[in-house]
Amino acid sequence: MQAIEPVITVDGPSGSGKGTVCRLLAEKLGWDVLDSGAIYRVLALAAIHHNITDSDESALVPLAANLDVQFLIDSEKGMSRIVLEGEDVTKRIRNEKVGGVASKVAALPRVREALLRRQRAFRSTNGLIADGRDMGTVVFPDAMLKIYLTASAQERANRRFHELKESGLDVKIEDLLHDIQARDDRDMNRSVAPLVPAEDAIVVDTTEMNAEEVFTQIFDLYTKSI
Ligand SMILES: Nc1ncnc2c1ncn2[C@@H]1O[C@H](COP(=O)(O)OP(=O)(O)OP(=O)(O)O)[C@@H](O)[C@H]1O
Ligand SMILES: Nc1ccn([C@H]2C[C@H](O)[C@@H](COP(=O)(O)O)O2)c(=O)n1
Repeated sequence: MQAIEPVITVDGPSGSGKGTVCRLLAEKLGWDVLDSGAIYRVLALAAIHHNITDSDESALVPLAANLDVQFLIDSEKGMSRIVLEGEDVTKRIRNEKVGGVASKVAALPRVREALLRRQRAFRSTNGLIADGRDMGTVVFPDAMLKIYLTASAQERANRRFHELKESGLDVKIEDLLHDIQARDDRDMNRSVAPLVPAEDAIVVDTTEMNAEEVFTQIFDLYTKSI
């Protein structure tokens, strides 16, 4: 029987395709999405704005606990917007620098603790697709279906390269691969809530799959689980 507030968790490293498949699942099921990485990215940007260094846990904890952020849905345009301290930061949080700082502040145990309740509050009777690194292991351990998406680092760097090229940015694939490997290393080896598959997660390696194939496989797993 389905839980009253059902959750599907999708965890995995950067560029494995979590955001893409979560959007497709949410559209198909009519469920909400929690992009937990965006919360860490917003905190990283707020720290940069307030000149707080990424290792200053005692300054980052109150910033995280009182983060003035809104996740808005523009249903006319079918888009979501993120507003930090009154400013639209939807695009600004997506660059590699902010991603790197997000990964560093996310390694601090008391920062993670300060953001836990905010993430759990996304759960609702609509159903929730939760995208992140510790959705299945820590935030929603009772999720009805847990997916761990992965792909080789080289394939993930290629994907990011094409995405950034298409948006007009001049980037080197070697730099992207280096950033991805550094982020993997930090996210997988931190002392608290490291990126690992939950014991009851299903691991899906997307290296040789396109986004549509990934969606089909996960939707199939969902239909078999109900
Ligand atoms: N299966 C796939 N095959 C090829 N490209 C893909 C696939 N899935 C996603 N992509 C593309 O790869 C890029 C990264 O995907 P996406 O943003 O969904 O990854 P992510 O895991 O959410 O990354 P991050 O954790 O850094 O936010 C995007 O340009 C997306 O269009
Ligand atoms: N549940 C989460 C989500 C994200 N993070 C950290 C680690 C990531 O490198 C960084 C940015 O995430 P992204 O937007 O690339 O998915 O945020 C985390 O520790 N836990």
